[in-house]
Amino acid sequence: MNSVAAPNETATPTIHKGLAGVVVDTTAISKVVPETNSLTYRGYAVQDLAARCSFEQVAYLLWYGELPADAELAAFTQRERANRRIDRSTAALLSRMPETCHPMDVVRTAISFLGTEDPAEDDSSPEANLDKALRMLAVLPTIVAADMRRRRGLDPIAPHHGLGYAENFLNMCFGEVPDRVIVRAFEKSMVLYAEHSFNASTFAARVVTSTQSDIYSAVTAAIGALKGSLHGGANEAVMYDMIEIDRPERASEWLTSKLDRREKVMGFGHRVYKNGDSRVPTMKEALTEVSRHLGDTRWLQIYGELETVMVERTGIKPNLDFPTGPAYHLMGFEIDSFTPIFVMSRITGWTAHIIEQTAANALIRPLSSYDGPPQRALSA
Ligand SMILES: CC(=O)SCCNC(=O)CCNC(=O)[C@H](O)C(C)(C)COP(=O)(O)OP(=O)(O)OC[C@H]1O[C@@H](n2cnc3c(N)ncnc32)[C@H](O)[C@@H]1OP(=O)(O)O
Ligand SMILES: O=C([O-])CC(=O)C(=O)O
Repeated sequence: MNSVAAPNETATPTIHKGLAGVVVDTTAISKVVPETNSLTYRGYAVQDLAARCSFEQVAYLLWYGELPADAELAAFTQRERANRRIDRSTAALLSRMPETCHPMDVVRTAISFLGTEDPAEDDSSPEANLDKALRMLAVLPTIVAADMRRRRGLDPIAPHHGLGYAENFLNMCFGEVPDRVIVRAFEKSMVLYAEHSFNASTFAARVVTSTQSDIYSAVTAAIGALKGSLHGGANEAVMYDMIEIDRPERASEWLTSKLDRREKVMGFGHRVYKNGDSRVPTMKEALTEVSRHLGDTRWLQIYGELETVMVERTGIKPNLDFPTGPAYHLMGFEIDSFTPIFVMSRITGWTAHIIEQTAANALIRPLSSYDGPPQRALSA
């Protein structure tokens, strides 16, 4: 049995603010190596996966630990396609959500609602959780696209069972499958966003799972954590900033005054990578391809200016949200749908972690160091 020293009120404990640098558990899902700027999913470099695999293959890899053989992939994609439709009660729920709320609130509520409809909600066996994870993966694009179109005053487009994951989503958003360059760039972003060890939203999912709660509750918590602008919400913030900057020649002055005011610049910096995010080169290349394909390099130029000045002034480099924001904007997505799109991808990593946490669970419950008033008596 492990012996744990009782917390001693008089000793001064070391505080790990934000849990920075604290290793809380093992994982076999992904490995982030800041020293070499590398990231692997189940041992495969993320750049190779983005270049050569579909998002469906990567989802399978994260969940089952190996890339699928042809027959396994065929069965997996068939199940994914069969689960894309939303039922009437979910459609009714979506239509009742206020259009003034953020689309992340819609996604968060929809996942929570799916839990209420699942009679086996509390079955956390690996088989049941893999089933639920696949259903969430399949239905999320339909929810995100329907909400996007509703806000444009348009009817939803039903999922197309003959199309792959990325093509189907783009078709549900825009009523057509865009050119191959756009589809591939989008799919690369899905692969790059899929998993990133114990980031804040994944950790939130693991905390909820550690209490023996259900997978929908854990994913709902994760969505809440991803929404914040220090995490997934940064991809939206980046684009709002770029639109405010408007022209490449204004970028340097904008950034300088932001830094002079000691404000954070969204899309830069990372808790783990201190010398650049392993995923940025692949996504920057995808952004470049989309910009050239569409003949619109304005955002790419603003990107270049901001990156140069930021690195000169602070040494801080872009994270994945920096190229993804303008790439999604060029693809035609509304800015407030960028983080919901991140959810569509990260559902794979979250659920892989929920299954891993369940398999070797320990309640996650750290200590705190009390710094309030000393014990005192109630007045008579
Ligand atoms: C997919 C993702 O979730 S990637 C992350 C997306 N988030 C963002 O892009 C938001 C902007 N970035 C940040 O706020 C931070 O870099 C974080 C939250 C991502 C990581 O932060 P931490 O590891 O906690 O580092 P911390 O915030 O303490 O920064 C260390 C120093 O660098 C500075 N710094 C870090 N990031 C930035 C930034 N984006 N802009 C300006 N300064 C920054 C901090 O001000 C701090 O300076 P100080 O020591 O003088 O106070
Ligand atoms: O790892 C992190 O802290 C944030 C991040 O990049 C991610 O979740 O993709």
